[in-house]
Amino acid sequence: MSAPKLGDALASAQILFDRPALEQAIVRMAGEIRAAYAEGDVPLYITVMNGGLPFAAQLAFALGERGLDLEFDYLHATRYRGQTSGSGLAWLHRPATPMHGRQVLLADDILDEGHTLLAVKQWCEDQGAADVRIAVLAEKVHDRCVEGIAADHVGVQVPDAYVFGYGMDYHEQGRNLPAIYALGD
Ligand SMILES: O=P(O)(O)OC[C@H]1O[C@H](OP(=O)(O)OP(=O)(O)O)[C@H](O)[C@@H]1O
Ligand code: HPA
Repeated sequence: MSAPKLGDALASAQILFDRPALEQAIVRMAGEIRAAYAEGDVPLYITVMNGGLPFAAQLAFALGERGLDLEFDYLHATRYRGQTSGSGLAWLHRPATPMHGRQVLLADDILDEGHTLLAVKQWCEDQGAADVRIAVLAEKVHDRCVEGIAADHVGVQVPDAYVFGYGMDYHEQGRNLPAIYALGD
């Protein structure tokens, strides 16, 4: 079966946040995060692949501009696998950098039901991280989020619809669209 077409999705999608709005949100987040790391060692900056990549890159530059150095690593945990609803979490890559005693900053595209970031945060804590903060570009507004997880820094809130663009995929397409869209009916 062929994959659903990105063009068809875009034709019925609603644009929620354009590039200037998202860039502005990321600049605001960088100010907040800079203040949260006013003292202490260089944070270990973990990009949650794949969707977190564009956001994490932009946020990292905005933090660098504010004088906050970061050590980079990444992980890949996926539970959507190109589909529009989630299932069991699969770890495809774990960070190699030792976390014991470190301040860890996780950067991901979206906190939806929270299963992914709950598992990732718990794993970082199990590795001995001293502190784990979470920055997400988007937080989905609904009442299905699992207990025990919340983002410390949020760019924008999105409605309870499947969203794509700015790192987030529509059947593995559209991640490099410079805006966030809500999928239509
Ligand atoms: O809050 P949740 O309901 O757990 O969903 C959020 C997670 O889902 C997406 O990843 P996905 O599984 O699509 O992997 P990908 O980033 O490789 O596309 C997204 O990047 C988050 O990591
Ligand atoms: O709405 C979404 N869009 C893209 N990826 C996602 N991962 C969880 N929710 C979403």
